[in-house]
Order: sequence, then C-alpha cells, then structure tokens
Amino acid sequence: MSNITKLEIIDLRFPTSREKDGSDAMNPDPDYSAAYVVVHTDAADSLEGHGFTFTIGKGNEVVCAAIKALEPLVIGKDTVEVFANMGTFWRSLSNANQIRWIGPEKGVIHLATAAVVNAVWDLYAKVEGKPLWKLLSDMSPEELVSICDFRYVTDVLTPDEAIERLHTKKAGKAAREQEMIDGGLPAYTTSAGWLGYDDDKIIRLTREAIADGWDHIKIKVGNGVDDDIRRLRIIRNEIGPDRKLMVDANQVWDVDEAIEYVQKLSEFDLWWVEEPTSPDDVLGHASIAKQIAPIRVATGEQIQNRVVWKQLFQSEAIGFAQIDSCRLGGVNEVVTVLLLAEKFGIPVCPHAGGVGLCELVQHLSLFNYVAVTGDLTDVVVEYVDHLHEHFLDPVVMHDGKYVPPKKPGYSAEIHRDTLERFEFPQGAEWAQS
Ligand SMILES: C[C@H](O)[C@@H](O)CC(=O)C(=O)O
Ligand SMILES: [Mg+2]
Repeated sequence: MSNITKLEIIDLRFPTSREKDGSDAMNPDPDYSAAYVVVHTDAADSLEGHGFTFTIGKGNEVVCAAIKALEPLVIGKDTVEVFANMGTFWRSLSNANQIRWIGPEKGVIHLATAAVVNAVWDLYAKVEGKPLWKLLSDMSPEELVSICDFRYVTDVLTPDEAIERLHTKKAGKAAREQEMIDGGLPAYTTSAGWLGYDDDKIIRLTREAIADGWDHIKIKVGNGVDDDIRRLRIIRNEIGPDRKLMVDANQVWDVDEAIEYVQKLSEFDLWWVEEPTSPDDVLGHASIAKQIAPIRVATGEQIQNRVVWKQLFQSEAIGFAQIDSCRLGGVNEVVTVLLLAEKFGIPVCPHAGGVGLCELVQHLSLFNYVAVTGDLTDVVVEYVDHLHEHFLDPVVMHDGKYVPPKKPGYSAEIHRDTLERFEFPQGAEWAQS
C-alpha cells in the first residue's frame, strides 16, 4: 500500500516567442509553457508521477491555481486503489462537488484535470514497468472500457459496443506492436512553417525537413491571402507535387470567410485545412467541410471534451481528428475519444505543437493503432522540433517516424535543473529578463 502525499506544482515557461517558434495567426508570440505536476507518494520505491498540461505563457499560473484546487481530492489516496479503478478516479476529479460548476469538463479546470490525470498515469506506468502505450495496449477490452467515462456519449457508443469492437481488434495486436517497434509511427512536421519565420528560414527548414525524410509538411496561414499564396508557392516549389501539404489557420476565420479563403488556395493541392474557425462551432465546421471538399477539415487542439468530439463525428464535420493529450481531461478521456473516432472511421492525427506534446501523443497513437484501430490509413502524428532536450526520455525520430519509447512511464518527466531554471517568474531564465 502507498498513499499520495503531495502534489508539487510548477509554473514552467520557455521563452519560445523570442524566435517566433510556435507562432501562428491567432497566437503570434507564444511562450510554450507547462502547468507541471509531480505526484509524490510514501512508497518505498520513491517513484514519482510527472505530468502537465500545455499553455502558451500568460495564464499558466491560473491553471496552476486550478491544479491546487484539485490537490485535496488526491492527497491521501491509496495508489493501488487508484490504479485498479482509474475510471472512478477520473470521475472523482472531473465531477468533484462544487468544482464541477466552473467547467463542467472544459476550460481551465479541465486543463488542470489533464495535468493531474497525466501525472497519475505516468506513475501507474512506472510502477508497472512499462511505457504507457504498452500498458494501455496490454489491457483487456473490459479494462480499457472501465477507464472511460461514457456519460453523454452512449447515444452513439455504449460500453458494451466498445468492448465488442475492441475484441475484434485483438487478433493482430502482437504483429502491429512489432511493426511499430521495427518501423516506427508515421509523422508530419510543422517545424518549418511557423508564421513568424521569414522566407529564408522557411526555405532552409523545408530543405532540412526533406533531407530528414519528411513527406508531410504543415504550415501556418491566416495573415492575408496574398501572403499565404506567396509562402505556399515557395513551399510547394521546395517539396514538389507528391509530398502532402497541410495548412493551419488557428481559428482566425468566420465560416464563410474560411470557405472563400480556402477556395483561393486551390492550386496548392492541400490535404487538410486545420482549425478554420471557432473550435466550438460544430455546424460551422460541417458547413466548411462540405464546401471545401475534397480538401478535408482537421481540428482538435482546442476541442474541450468528448461531447464536442461526438458532435463533430456525428455531423461529418471533420476528416481528421487531432486529439490533444492535455486539452481533454488526460489519458482516460483521450481513450474515450479514440474509441469514438474508431467507430466513425475518422483517422486520428494528434496535435503536438507545444512543449512535451510529442512526448505524450506518441504513446496515445501507438496504443490507438495497436489496440483500437489496427489501421494506419491517413494517420500522421504531428512533430515539432522544440524543447525535447529538457525531457528525461525525449522522443526519438527516425526518417520522419516516431521510434516507440521503451522506458516505463508517459515520457513526461522534465529534468530537475530545467524545472528550476525555467520556473516562472523566479527561475534564472526569467529572473534575468
Ligand atoms: C501556439 C501553438 O504553437 C499552435 O500554433 C500549435 C498548433 O496549432 C499546431 O501545432 O497545430
Ligand atoms: Mg494547429
């Protein structure tokens, strides 16, 4: 038996805005940040659970305060009991009395839930001695369904149907796991296409990306159609007609504006248009999807919970589901959305533009392929080349693919000296500026 004794909460920020890394039309100067949690216990093994949610700078302290509000719900909890009942644990956070009112299951409090839940899953995987993707892949369909909260989605997927669907994917699991270990998980890069980069930098980074084996490339758009056409011409010219090209507008357009704008980009053979409008506008996305076909709509990094995901799937509003490991309420809710996406036949291409998101989503996509879908059609996981050096178990890329992590845990742990140096505002990195 061991009990959770403490949540260490750290407001961690990296000054990425200085070089315009991560910049887009809606967020011109993001400082990639993590509301970071360490779960401490009184266990003899002294293992710690590390987890976080992602923000882009100001406001990270608000998420840290929300995590503090959740702390009394986890202190004293027996970890054996928690790990055996992850579904109950998830609901105890996401539906806590009084606190639920400031969501429900969305916004700051849901980001805080994600940080705590992710840290607890990291600890669980470490205790089991497995990387998270393997821990999830080894669970039986019944165990997987037990970690999910089906409230509000049973009109499209019941727990019984989910169990049945997972059973049909059991054959071939071992082969798919080996396939991933041998060949890696398909990915795409956004690193060349941030909006604040000048043309010379875009050209240099695109050439490097091609040399490194990338054949799917995403760039940011939305600052004016003429400027976008110029940048898209440069990139299409560099990557040739066969590599896939995607664009991301980060929500800057109204619905009709999005349709008109994207039609003006028709010469570039775009594979997807991402976040064309408000993440809450399900019917708006459906309307855009209809009007810009065969270009497909992608969204997800700000889809706040499984209910909105359900509606996006029901209304045929998207062609790609970009689940976010830290926007949804952590691993449990992500698994629920993966099950929904499988039912609706929508490929999942997780969002990873942020600090540590690549480290997390590789686990979710490996699990999704091995145990949930058995299908890699149109699946590419985002990769951005920033801040990996701060992680104990950073992602390993080979020839444009993620190499499956082997170490126990969720790959979320950041070096202690980084936590001290980049803590806001007292860390040395911020105290000097
Ligand atoms: C502010 C972030 O960098 C955002 O632009 C990331 C994003 O939209 C993506 O990776 O996609
Ligand atoms: Mg995006």
